[in-house]
Amino acid sequence: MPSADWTCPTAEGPVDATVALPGSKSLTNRFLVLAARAGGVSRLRAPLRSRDTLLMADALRALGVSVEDVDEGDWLVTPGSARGSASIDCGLAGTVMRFVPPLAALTDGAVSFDGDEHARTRPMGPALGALRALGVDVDDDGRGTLPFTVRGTGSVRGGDVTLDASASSQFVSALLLSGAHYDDGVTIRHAGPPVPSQPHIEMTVEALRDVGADVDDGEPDTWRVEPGPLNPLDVQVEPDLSNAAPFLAAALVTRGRVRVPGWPQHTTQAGDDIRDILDEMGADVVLARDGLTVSAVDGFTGVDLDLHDASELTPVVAALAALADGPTRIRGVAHIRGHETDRLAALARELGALGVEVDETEDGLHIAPRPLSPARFSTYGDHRMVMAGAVLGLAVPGLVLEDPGTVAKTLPTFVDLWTTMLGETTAQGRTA
Ligand SMILES: O=C(O)C1=C[C@@H](OP(=O)(O)O)[C@@H](O)[C@H](O)C1
Ligand SMILES: C=C(OP(=O)(O)O)C(=O)O
Repeated sequence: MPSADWTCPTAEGPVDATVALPGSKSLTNRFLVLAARAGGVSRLRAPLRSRDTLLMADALRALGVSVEDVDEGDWLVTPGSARGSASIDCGLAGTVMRFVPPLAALTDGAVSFDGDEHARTRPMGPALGALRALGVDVDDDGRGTLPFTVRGTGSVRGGDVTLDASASSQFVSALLLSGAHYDDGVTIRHAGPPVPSQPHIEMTVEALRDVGADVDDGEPDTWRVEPGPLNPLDVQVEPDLSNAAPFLAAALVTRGRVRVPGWPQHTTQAGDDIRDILDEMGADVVLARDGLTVSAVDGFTGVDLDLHDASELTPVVAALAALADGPTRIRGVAHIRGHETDRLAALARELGALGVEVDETEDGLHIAPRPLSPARFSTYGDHRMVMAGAVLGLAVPGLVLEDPGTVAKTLPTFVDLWTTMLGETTAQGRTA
């Protein structure tokens, strides 16, 4: 059921806030999958608890893995393997619908997958084709989408597979995450237009190496995982840097300053690119030992950006661009039409309704800022559309956002964090 409309708050003045973000979705869900078949009990410290990660934990439980809540919000993961049939709800989570089938193929039984109505339109075909090529029996209705059933026999042959991962890097990450448990390991070759979101594949490779897997990614568009056991994990989950983006954007829109503690010095999170993007727009961006601080200097400019690697930043960057001092071009993100919604169409429609001049191109958006007037902002079940709408709402009094609760996909506490941040304005900016 959709949540009640939210009239987005405007800022009373320049924000001067510290915002502590919960853990990364992408890291949490990779660690869960790796822990599911590791050689002992794993501990995930400060994992993200959101719809996507709770669905992942439930998916693993359905496969016989124990995911236990322990003190301080950690998760203890004890490997296990169920026999017989199971059904998995993927919600709208790309990580669940892509990462779990290669793992489910190792169980002895039929595992059926389905999800939200819109999840049934997200691309899965190359992932299902690859599983079949590696010796897995998969039933679907031929459309290459959810729903489908993976009929596991307790082992997977594995070996070489060629697929087109231009629709999602998750097709590659998914096979890598389970490939060490296949008899022959797995060698994946990509054939097609460039793979998007490459840092997410690097994140997978790094996470695998950290648990002792032998991974070769030395050749472009080819990845190999040798068969072998994985060590249990004891990991601290980094804050989610893509979820930090709307808060950092608020520093620019309100001409203020936002700090995010715990920003990693080294990371494979694609969301780290927000630092360069905001710097290019004219912000003062300082990464120190204790975190990241973004301060507005004097307005902010439009930019020309290829977001192919960090495509999940597109909605928030587009919202910021609509409030900039000049036009912005975003390109390289054709594949985000297959994200939670067709994000290019959704952004063009919603920004346009507020008065922004937007051209939707085949692989991006051209955004020309114009005086804005309030409208109802639709969110299409997409957490990042909620974040984009909130950024616009800072500068458009009366913007009413539909279904803010959908943000729970990755950040259930978004509205609280947002209103708390807006309460922390500089004394100079306060009107009360
Ligand atoms: O592997 C991951 O955790 C993700 C990979 C990316 O997917 P695409 O390659 O489909 O863009 C990214 O956009 C998504 O938010 C998370
Ligand atoms: C594309 C995203 O999610 P998913 O993992 O569902 O693909 C996202 O979080 O922006």
